[in-house]
Amino acid sequence: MSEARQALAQQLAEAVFQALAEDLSRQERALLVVSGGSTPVPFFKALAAKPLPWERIDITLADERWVGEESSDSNAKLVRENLLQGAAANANFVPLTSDASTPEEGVDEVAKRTASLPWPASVVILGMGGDGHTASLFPDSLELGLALSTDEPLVAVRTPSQPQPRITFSADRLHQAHRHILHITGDDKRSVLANAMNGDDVRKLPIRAFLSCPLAIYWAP
Ligand SMILES: O=C1O[C@H](COP(=O)(O)O)[C@@H](O)[C@H](O)[C@H]1O
Repeated sequence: MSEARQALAQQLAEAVFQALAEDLSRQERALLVVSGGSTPVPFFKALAAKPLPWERIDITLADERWVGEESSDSNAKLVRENLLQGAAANANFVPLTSDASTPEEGVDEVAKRTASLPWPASVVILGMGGDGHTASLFPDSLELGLALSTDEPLVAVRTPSQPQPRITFSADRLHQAHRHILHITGDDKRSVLANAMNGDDVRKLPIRAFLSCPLAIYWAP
């Protein structure tokens, strides 16, 4: 891990710490929505070390692969192993999978489980793939149009480019958050983001759906 990426993770953790502390000074509980993938690991570790009243914090994911938590592809496993550590283990983590064999069968149960979270989220931290996807809003998702337009909170998605089916919060549900952050690293993703800023076709680069949230960008080489 480069020093720049480590420093970025610390800066992001400090910003999220401040945001959660601010909201918790005005309300009993606060919701943090995080992304999976490889980028957030140092951020998760840095945030877990922050002196927050974790028992008053709810955490969920922006999206998830429809896999069991024993899978190395599970975003929930990533959160449990890197964020829900030490005092942060007292947070209430709500994963996005169920025992159902498909996300289409499980989406209603997950929607019921996540309905009791203290929406709107204090902070949504998005990642972005090299194809411009964010959460599980992929350019080639069969349900991309639905996920971008529905006022339902969650959508089951099938994506030809991806090995597993997924579940994702809809753009509408993610838009409702008080603060939006994009956490990305590397020159490739910087170029993708620059392309996204120079056009407006959301279906080609779904990150475009969040560029005017406003979106705070945390990037390091
Ligand atoms: O598939 C996913 O990828 C993106 C980006 O992941 P990264 O490994 O390039 O950091 C992530 O934001 C999303 O939550 C995840 O499901």
